[in-house]
Amino acid sequence: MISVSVVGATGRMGQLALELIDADANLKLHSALNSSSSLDQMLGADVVIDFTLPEVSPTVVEFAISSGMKVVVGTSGWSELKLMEVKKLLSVNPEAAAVVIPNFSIGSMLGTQFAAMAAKYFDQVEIIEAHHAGKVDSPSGTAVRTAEQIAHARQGLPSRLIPGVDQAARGEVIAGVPIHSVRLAGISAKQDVVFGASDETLTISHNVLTHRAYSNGIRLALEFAVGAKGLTIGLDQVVNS
Ligand SMILES: NC(=O)C1=CN([C@@H]2O[C@H](COP(=O)(O)OP(=O)(O)OC[C@H]3O[C@@H](n4cnc5c(N)ncnc54)[C@H](OP(=O)(O)O)[C@@H]3O)[C@@H](O)[C@H]2O)C=CC1
Ligand SMILES: O=C(O)C1=N[C@H](C(=O)O)C[C@H](O)C1
Repeated sequence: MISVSVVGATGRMGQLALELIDADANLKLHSALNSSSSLDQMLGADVVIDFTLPEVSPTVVEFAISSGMKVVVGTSGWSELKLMEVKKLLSVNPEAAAVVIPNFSIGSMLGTQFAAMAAKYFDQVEIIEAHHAGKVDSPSGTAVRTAEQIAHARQGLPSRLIPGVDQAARGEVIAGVPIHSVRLAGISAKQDVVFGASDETLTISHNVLTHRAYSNGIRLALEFAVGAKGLTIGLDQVVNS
């Protein structure tokens, strides 16, 4: 049985993690931490899962890795640049592991993969992501990851992405891709990746209706993390292992 420490346990995603652990015979709760907990409370768990805030997550991850633990990171805000630091820390803590999952939904994982496939054939692309009004960060971690994967897919191609323009309403440009963020009551999480060419457009659209869409991915990542080594990024790496 895998013992799990949930950091951010009082939040929306932390509560979902607690429910999943409770319902799964292969998982048991080691500890549930919130903003008034000491991080020491995670020590001794087989796996830590972090669902906190982008400004809190680096401290949680650093503590877990320095303590030789396996940590699943669900919190947003982890760009490729920040993950380089995690990689360095893991190199001096070889018994630890970090499994960073920008989005636990299978549909989102596929949407990002499809976008990377399409990116080879289009040099104009914009991302429009929409989330619930309580989301504190923008752009979403998923949109950042999608933009980075699009940029990777286009490496070595003769034409560059048509650059975004420096106007606030045209979105924030990440890895060459403009991202537009909407925050509204009534939405859970939605992302459209829109590719343009001279006579056609292609939209890859994914819609999370409730946060239960993340359940299967969370279970898979917890099971994967127990035997993980080093840094793993993305649910695709977990499901293909
Ligand atoms: N990867 C994925 O698929 C998904 C990722 N997310 C991401 O997960 C993160 C959490 O989202 P959500 O659950 O909606 O957020 P909530 O605001 O509902 O929850 C935040 C949690 O973080 C805790 N927290 C705040 N500060 C600290 C601290 N210093 N130490 C420990 N815990 C702290 C809060 O505790 P307290 O109650 O004490 O304030 C609370 O439990 C976000 O970054 C979001 O983008 C969300 C959905 C899916
Ligand atoms: O806050 C959310 O809700 C979500 N956050 C993650 C992100 O920033 O991409 C994952 C998903 O989009 C839901």
